[in-house]
Amino acid sequence: MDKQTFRQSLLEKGIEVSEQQMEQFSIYYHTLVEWNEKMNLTSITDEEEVYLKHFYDSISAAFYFDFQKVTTLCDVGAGAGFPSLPIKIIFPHLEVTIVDSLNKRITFLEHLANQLKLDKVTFYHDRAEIFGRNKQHREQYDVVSARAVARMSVLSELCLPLTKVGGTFLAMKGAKFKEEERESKKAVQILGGEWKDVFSFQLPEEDSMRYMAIIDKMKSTPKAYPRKPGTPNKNPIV
Ligand SMILES: C[S@@+](CC[C@H](N)C(=O)[O-])C[C@H]1O[C@@H](n2cnc3c(N)ncnc32)[C@H](O)[C@@H]1O
Repeated sequence: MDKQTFRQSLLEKGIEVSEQQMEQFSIYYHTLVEWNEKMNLTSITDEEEVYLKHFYDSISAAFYFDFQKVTTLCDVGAGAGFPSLPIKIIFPHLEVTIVDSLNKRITFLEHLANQLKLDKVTFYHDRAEIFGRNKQHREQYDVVSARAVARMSVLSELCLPLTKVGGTFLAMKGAKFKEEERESKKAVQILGGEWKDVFSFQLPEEDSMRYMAIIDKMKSTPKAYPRKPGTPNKNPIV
């Protein structure tokens, strides 16, 4: 997807991207590929692919969820900043928190945020299992997002403890989602969530299906969750 198609396709979805925001995406792209030579941030480096599979795909969350109505967003396992930083560029009012267990990615994100002149962004090097037990973060966020981090039952245990009651957990998933959805019903319910919607879509120029699951946080997460690092993955709630 070239830059003009990126801008035009978002406009068709009701999202206007200013010159200044276009410049931020350009800086994001160049910083990503420059740092990717020193550390493993992404396997996608072709400019048109980055605009489609990282920038446009991240922003596609806003086709199904109104970010204007919320203030705080926590992105679990954001890696090189996806999906939260493209969303932050489009919705600058958001207060974005990223937690990732890989410190070198946090170093990259701090540098990137400076380059992009982003305010109200905070990065933590931590495991989501520990972060979700920390009183300063537990059940504090209007929205918790994650893309390509873990299968749905595991992801629910990482994300729902951080979501405030009345808030929303947004899971951006790939082609295997339908299977994951079935085996995560119990986890979502135990952790205090309730399925609201699942949207399926394809990126322009792409065949494979993408899914966006929207889960409402209805009740407080029981104190036992999240369990210690690694346990959600080894022994998922099923
Ligand atoms: C495959 S990458 C996806 C990155 C990004 N969300 C994207 O869509 O491009 C998964 C990221 O999740 C992080 N991660 C995995 N398990 C985690 C955990 N338990 N707590 C925090 N971060 C985690 C990894 O360090 C990695 O950066």
